[in-house]
This record gives sequence, structure tokens and C-alpha cells, in this order.
Amino acid sequence: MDLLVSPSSVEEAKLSLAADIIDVKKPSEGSLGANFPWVISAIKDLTNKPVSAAIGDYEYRPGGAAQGAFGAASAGADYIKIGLMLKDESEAFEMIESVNKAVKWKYPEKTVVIAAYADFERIDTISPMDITKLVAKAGADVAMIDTAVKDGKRLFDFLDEKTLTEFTEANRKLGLKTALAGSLKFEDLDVLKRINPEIIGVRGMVCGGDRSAVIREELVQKAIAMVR
Ligand SMILES: O=C[C@H](O)COP(=O)(O)O
Repeated sequence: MDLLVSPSSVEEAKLSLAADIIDVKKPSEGSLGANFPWVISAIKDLTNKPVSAAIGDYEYRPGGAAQGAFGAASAGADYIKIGLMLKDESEAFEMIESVNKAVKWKYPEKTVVIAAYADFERIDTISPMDITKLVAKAGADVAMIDTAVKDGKRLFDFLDEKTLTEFTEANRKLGLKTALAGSLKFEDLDVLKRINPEIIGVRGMVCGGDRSAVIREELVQKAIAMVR
């Protein structure tokens, strides 16, 4: 299980380098808020570890999403991650296909991560359980669950261990990796190990509980030690 940590700046990325994947985002622009391409590039220059970049929480805008995905890949991201802020399955498929094509067109070796939200019912978007088949059909790589609203409610407030295990196994059967996130806490790590996704994503946990605070290097080190 790899630990993905989401810094919002080059300074925070320097404190996150113990993580397995450094995930560039701009939390002030949403759960999967996109940061600037020059920030992605500067963070890529800091490390040989894989760098991920969120491109936003998207409604149905395949052109814009494709261009954002291509921009993030061109800026140096190894993982390109989008959140599906929409409900209709055929629109979701078109978004996934467009983003995947935009990345793999020039960068076939890069990884495309498609996120849906654990709290999909309260924001009226597609269920994460419905994205596995769409991600596989489009040829993308990772199906992810995160929370859309960062109000203290967590992944496990919406989805239980059994559901998340089924999600992870369904992804694996279709050749996809799974990433789980959503205000995870240190005390969630045991259950996450049982679920056994390939990736867990955190920010608040390594900021000391408040994701608007600054990442603390010692908490990243604590998390990586506990994940191992
Ligand atoms: O990709 C993971 C997210 O950045 C998780 O953030 P969070 O732990 O504050 O919910």
C-alpha cells in the first residue's frame, strides 16, 4: 500500500518527500483542486519519486478536462487525477475517455486516476461503485474514492469496510489499481491495510488534523512508518 501525500506548494512538497507519491494540488480550489503547471514542474524537480497532479473536480467538460490533463502531464506529473463531479454514466465515460486519451496521446507511460466521491449522495454525483467498469473500458489505470466536501466527515462515515473491499476487489479483477482517501486518520490505517488498496491518499492526517494547516514532515514520516 503506497502513501500519497498532497502538498499545495513547493515548500510543503519538501516536507512530504518521505511519501511514496507526491500529489500536487490546490485545496483552496476543491477536493481535487488543480495547482499551477509551474508548481507541478518545480515539485517534479525536487524528487525522483512519482509526482501526481490533481486537475480539478469536473462537471461535464471533456474538452477542458482533456486540456487540463495534458497540461499536468506536460508539466511533469506521472499520475494525472480528476474528480467526476457529475452523475450521468455516459457523460462520465466520455470524461474518462477524453482525459485518458489526452494523457496517453503523448505520454503512454503515465497513469490516469479517476476519482468519484464517497459522499456522492449529498452532492448528487455518480457513485464510486459505478466507475470501475467505466475506468476499465476507457483504458485508464486507477479508480479512486475521495470525499468531495472537506467538512470533517470522512471516507468511513459514508462507506464501510465491506463496501470498500468490494470496490478494491472489483477494480483488481478488471486490472485497475485502487486509491482511497477522504480525511483519513492514523487510526484508520489498520482497516485500510485489511482493505489493501494499492494507494491511500492523505493531507489532513499529516497536517495534524486540519488540512488548511501546513504539512508536518514528522507526521509524513510517522504515516510512512505505519503504512510499511
Ligand atoms: O488525495 C488525497 C487528498 O488530498 C486527501 O485529503 P484529506 O486527507 O485532507 O481528505
